[in-house]
Amino acid sequence: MSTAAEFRQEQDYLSMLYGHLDALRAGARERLASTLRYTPGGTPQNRSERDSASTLYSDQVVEFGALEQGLCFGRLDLDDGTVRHIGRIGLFDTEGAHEQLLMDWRAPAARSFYLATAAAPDGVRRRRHIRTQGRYVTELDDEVLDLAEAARDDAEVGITSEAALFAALDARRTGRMRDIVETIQAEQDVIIRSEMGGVLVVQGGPGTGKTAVALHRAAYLLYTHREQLSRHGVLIVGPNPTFLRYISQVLPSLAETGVLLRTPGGLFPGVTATAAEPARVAEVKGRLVMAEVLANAVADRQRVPDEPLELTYDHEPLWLDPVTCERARTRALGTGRPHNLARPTFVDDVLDALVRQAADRIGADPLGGDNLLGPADLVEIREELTADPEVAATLEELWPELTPERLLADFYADRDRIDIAAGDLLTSEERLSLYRARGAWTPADVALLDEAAELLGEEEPVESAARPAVDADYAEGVMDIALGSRSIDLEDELDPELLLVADVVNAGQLAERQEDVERLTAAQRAAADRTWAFGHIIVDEAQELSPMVWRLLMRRSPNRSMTLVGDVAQTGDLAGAASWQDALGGYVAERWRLAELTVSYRTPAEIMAVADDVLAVVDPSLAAPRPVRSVGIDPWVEQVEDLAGRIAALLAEEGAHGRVGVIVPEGRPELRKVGVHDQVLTVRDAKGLEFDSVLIVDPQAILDESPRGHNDLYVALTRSTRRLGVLCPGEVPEVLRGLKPR
Ligand SMILES: Nc1ncnc2c1ncn2[C@@H]1O[C@H](COP(=O)(O)OP(=O)(O)OP(=O)(O)O)[C@@H](O)[C@H]1O
Repeated sequence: MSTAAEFRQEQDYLSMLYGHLDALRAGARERLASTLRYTPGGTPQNRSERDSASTLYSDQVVEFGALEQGLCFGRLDLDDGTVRHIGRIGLFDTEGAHEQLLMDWRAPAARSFYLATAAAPDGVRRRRHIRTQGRYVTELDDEVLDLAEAARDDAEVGITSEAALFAALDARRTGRMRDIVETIQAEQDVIIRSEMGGVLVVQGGPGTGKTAVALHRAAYLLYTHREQLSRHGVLIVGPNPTFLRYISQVLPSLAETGVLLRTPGGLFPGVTATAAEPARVAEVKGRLVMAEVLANAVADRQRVPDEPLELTYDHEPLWLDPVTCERARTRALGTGRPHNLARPTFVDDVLDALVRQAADRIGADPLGGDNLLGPADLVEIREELTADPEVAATLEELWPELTPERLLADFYADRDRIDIAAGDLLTSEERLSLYRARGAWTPADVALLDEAAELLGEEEPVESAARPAVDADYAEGVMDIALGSRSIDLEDELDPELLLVADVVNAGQLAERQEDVERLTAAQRAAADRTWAFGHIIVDEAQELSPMVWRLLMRRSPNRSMTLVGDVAQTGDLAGAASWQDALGGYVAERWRLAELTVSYRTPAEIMAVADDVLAVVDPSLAAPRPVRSVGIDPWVEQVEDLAGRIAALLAEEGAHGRVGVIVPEGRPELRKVGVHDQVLTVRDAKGLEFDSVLIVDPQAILDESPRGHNDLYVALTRSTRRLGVLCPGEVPEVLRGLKPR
C-alpha cells in the first residue's frame, strides 16, 4: 500500500476514534448537567450520592478533554493479521459487536508495543508510531519486526521508534512534564508494570526517566487495580512544590485523577511546613533517635509532684500526695494507650482519691459509725471536683491534654525540657541547636509532629461508630499480609532492630484509620486524615528522605506496597540516604527489590562528560548513566565579576533557545531577583526539573555550601536537555576544568 493511502487510512481511523470520543464527552456532559440540576432530598446519603456522581462526571469531562492531543499514537500489526490501535484510553464500538477500537496502553495486550524487538517480535509483524497534531495525522514511523519483510521494504520505512523517541527528547521543554506513553522503553516498561506488592526501589542516574516511570506506574496501577486503589488511594511524594507543579499535569493527561501529591513538608494534615532552617538542624531532627527523644518528652509531661499538693474543697484543704499520683500514673501507663487516651485513667484515679478524702471528712459520723454519705453524695462531690478550676489546673499540670503542635512547640522553647528528653541521646551542641522560639514549622518538623501524634493518640472521630465492616476487613487483611510476611523470614523474628508493621501501628488503629466517609474520594479523605493507610505510595527523589520521614511513610503504608525512585548519588540533604539498605532495612530487612535505569534521556553526551568528572568525586564506584544522544553543542565556562548583569544578559540570549534555568547558590538570595518566577533556582528547588538551557552560577559556592556540595553540583549539571553555561566569579573549580572557556 502506498504511503499516501496508508496516511488516508490512518486519518480516517483517527477521525472515527475522535467521533467516538465526542460522543462519550457529550454523554458525560449531559449526565453532569442533569446531576447538577437534580436537587437531592434532605438525607446526607442523597446528597453524598449526588456529590459523588457529579465528581465522577466532571472527572470524566476533564479526562476526555485531555485527550484532544494524542488520543491514538500506535498500531500493532500481528502475524495472524490482527490490527490493534494503541492509545491513551480504551474505546469500544458501543453498537453491534462491542468491538475494541482503541486499546489502552496499560492493557496487557498493548505491552508488545513497548517490548517487541526484531530479535523477539512476540507475534508482532509491524509496529507503527502514529504522530498527530490535534485530530490530524502528521507522520507515520514504521518498524518492521519481521527481518525478511524489513529487507524487502524501502529505506523510508526503517527502524523508526528511535525517531519517535528522539523527536520527543528534542522537543522544547514547556515547564510542565509530559507523558511518555508513546515511547516508553523496555527497561522502563518492566518497572511500570512490575507487580504492586512489596517495596520496589528504582535507582537511576539523572534523566533516566525515574520520575516519568514513577508517574506512569501510578497510572498503570490505578488502571490494573482500580477498585482497590480508588478505595485506598495512591500517595505521591515529591521533593518540593515547584516539582509538584512540574508533574501535576502528567496524571490528568494519562486520564487519571484521585492521586494525592505531597511534599514531605505537607504530610501532616493542617500544617504547611515551609519555614527554613540550617541543614545541620534538619539533620538532627531527621534522626531516628528523635522518636525516643519525643517519647521522653511525652513522659516528661506525666509528672509526679515532689511534695503533697494542697487543694481547697468546701473551704477546707485537700491533699494530693506523690504516692497517689505515682499510683495513678502507673495505672494510666499500664493501659498501654497513648498519652491523651491514657489520661482519663489518670484523672479517674486522682479524682477517686480526692473524692474519698473529701467524703471521709464531710461524711464522718461524729459517733464513730459508718460514713454518712450515700452514693448520690459521692457522685455530687465528684462532679464538683471535676468542675473545680483549681483541680482542673492541677490535673493539667500533672498530665496535660496535648496536641502534637503544643508538645513540640513547648519542647523546642524550653532548654530544660530538651535536656531532660534528649540528655544521653544528643550532644549538648545538638540539643542546643533544637532550642528555638515558637514559630512556623519547618519540613523536618513534620515527621516529628506525626511521631508526637502517635505518642499522644487521638480521640476516635464520632462517625467511626458506623464504620462499614468492609473497612475492618481490609485492616484485618493488611495485618494478615503483614504478619504473614513476618513469618516468611525466620531471621527477622530474631532481629530486634527490625520494625514491623505491628510496631508502628496495630490492627485496631488500622481499622479506625479506614473510616469511610462516602462522599469524598480516597485522595480527599486521605489528605485530611493523618492516619490514612494508602493502597500504594510512590516517592520521588526518595534518597532525600530522613529516617524520621521513612518512619512516617511506613505508618501510612502498613501493607508495604511502595515504589521508591531516586539516586543515591544525588543526595543533597544531610539527613538523606547514603544507601537504600540503610534507609529501608529497618522496615523491610532485605525484602525490597531493586530495578535500575541506565540510560539518560535528558542529558546529552557533551554535558554528561562534565558531570562524569563530578560524579567521580562523589563516589568513584558509581557509574553515570549512558546518554542516549549528543546534540553537538559544547558546554562552556566564563569568569565574570558582575554576576547579576551577566545573568540578565544571558537570560535574554539563551531564551531564544528555549526554556532557561539559572541555578544559584543558597547564599546568594539577591541573584534570585534576576529573572522571572521559577527561572532562578537553588539546587534544592531545581531537583527533578529540566530546562533546554541551564546556567550555573558560582559553582565554587555551591561546592562549599554543603558537605554534599559535589552531589549538588552533579544535580545542577544534569538539569539541561541541550545547552549549559557556567559563570564563575573567581577561579574555575578544579572539578570543572574540563569545560571550555566561552
Ligand atoms: N521513554 C521515554 N520517552 C521519551 N522521553 C523520555 C523517556 N524517558 C524519559 N524521558 C524524558 O527524559 C527526561 C528525564 O526524565 P525524568 O525527569 O523522569 O528523569 P529522572 O530520572 O527523574 O531525572 P532526575 O534524577 O534528574 O530527577 C524527561 O524529559 C522525560 O520526559
